[in-house]
Amino acid sequence: MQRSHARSRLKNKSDMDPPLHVHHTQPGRQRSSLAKSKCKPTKKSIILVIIGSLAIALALFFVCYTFFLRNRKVSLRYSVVIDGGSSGTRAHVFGYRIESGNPVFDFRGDESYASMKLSPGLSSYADNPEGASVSVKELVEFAKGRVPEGKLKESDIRLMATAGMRLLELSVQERILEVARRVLRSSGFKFQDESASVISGSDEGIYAWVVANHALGSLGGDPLQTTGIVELGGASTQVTFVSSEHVPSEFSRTITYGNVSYRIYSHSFLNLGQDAAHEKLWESLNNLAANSTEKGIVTDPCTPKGYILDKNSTGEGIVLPGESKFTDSLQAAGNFSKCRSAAFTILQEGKEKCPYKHCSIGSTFTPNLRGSFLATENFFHTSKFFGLREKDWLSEMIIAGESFCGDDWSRLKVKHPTFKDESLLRYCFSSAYIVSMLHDSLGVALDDQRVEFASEAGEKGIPLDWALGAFILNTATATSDSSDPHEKHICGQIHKKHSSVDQMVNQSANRCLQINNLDVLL
Ligand SMILES: Nc1nc2c(ncn2[C@@H]2O[C@H](COP(=O)(O)OP(=O)(O)OP(=O)(O)O)[C@@H](O)[C@H]2O)c(=O)[nH]1
Ligand SMILES: [Ca+2]
Repeated sequence: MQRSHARSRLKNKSDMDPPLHVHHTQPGRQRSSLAKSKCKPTKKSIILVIIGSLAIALALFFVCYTFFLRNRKVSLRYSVVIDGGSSGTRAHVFGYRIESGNPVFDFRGDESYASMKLSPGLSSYADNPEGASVSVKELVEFAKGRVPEGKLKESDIRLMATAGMRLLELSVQERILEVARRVLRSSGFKFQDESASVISGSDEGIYAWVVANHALGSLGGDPLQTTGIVELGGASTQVTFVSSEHVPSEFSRTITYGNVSYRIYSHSFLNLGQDAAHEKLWESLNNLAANSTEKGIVTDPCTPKGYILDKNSTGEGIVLPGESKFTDSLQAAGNFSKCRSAAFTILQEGKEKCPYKHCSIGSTFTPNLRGSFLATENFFHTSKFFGLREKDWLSEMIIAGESFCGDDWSRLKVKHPTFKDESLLRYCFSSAYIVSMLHDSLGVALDDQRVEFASEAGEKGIPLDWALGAFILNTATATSDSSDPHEKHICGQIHKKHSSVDQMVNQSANRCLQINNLDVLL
């Protein structure tokens, strides 16, 4: 009644204030007609009441949701992995829960996963190791912003550097790592010095393999049904898969998941990442040009014709890695098939020293690729740039590369106005290098549907970043250490020969890598 009374009061202004003069009608009648007019809800009052109720409901929802989120964040554990790559340094912040002794990950949602990338990579500070502290500090601040204050000291942080750093002398690596350790020690996170290291290429490959098969749900299943990874990074390329051939022990790793053992071929081709290989090509062309007779013109088949490095320009002039690459006797003359054979020469360097029954790249053994593969990083970036479809992408890469390499630089600049020169300049070489690596060297058929380019996997699109694999293994290992003794966990060893391993793999190799049945909240 009250409400209708309120409604009626709001409907008509004159109803709201008692009239100064009283109408002489029977009081009862007057009351009933007054009561009647006051009970009739006005449209405006209905709307106001609805808005008011919605506002209250929203406020209640917001309070509960914030409380839920806070609770959820508080119940989460956190771990941070800093990936020290050659072209950039990235911080990955993971939130996870422990349920009946098992880590439960969910790589979606802000509180479960966040990352930040800074350029250049740590290896760029070779001449000024102290400079590395700036990006590490910035990444630490980013990570601290994702972890509740009270959780910092129980949340571990590790820095794992890859090929860019592997290419530096050990003493230079150590100086840069020491700068990073100093920052990490005072970060507030749980950190010990050995958690900042340069990981081996095969570790990097294994981590990528773990996150891919984790995302695809093939961990724990038939080894021959797992998916291999071929990753074209900046300074290195990784090939990691379960081979049915015999694998020499220096390339062999064993991971046990549940009661399944995976014997994995994992190798990282150092200096054969895309940027490093392109740099190698430019060096060899420069040397040719420098030694050519004065009239001899050396041509670069991997740079579209018409590209001229204007030595006098400021700003726009592209200073390619190292000193300027184009002298008068070296000219850009883009030609895909010549670029492809130049790339093949780089990939086959050292083949004559192959000590195995066969070497697909250089003097390194690689079993014949079998099963499905995900081709990541530059395989993905370049396929996206050319707009290739999943199906027959490798044969389409040839067509796209022929058109791009054979085009004129000025036309390409018009076609791709948003691209910086130094990025656009890489796609001719990249297309040729990809075909030469996968098809000419590793023997992938041009129409092989088993090799797909990707940057994520699984229904929920988990990023194919080896750092996630490192987190999964590290958390599985740490959890099984602290889980209850009755819990079933199978020990696995990672066999490691002939190369340094990072601390975590060492520990697991010695003490067993315990990977439980990780429940993944996908
Ligand atoms: N075309 C293109 N290339 C990209 C993009 N982002 C990264 N890259 C290239 O992809 C490669 C990055 O692969 P990563 O594995 O991250 O390389 P990295 O970690 O910096 O180097 P590594 O130490 O060899 O692992 C580098 O060659 C980058 O130049 C992009 O958006 N477009
Ligand atoms: Ca990388």
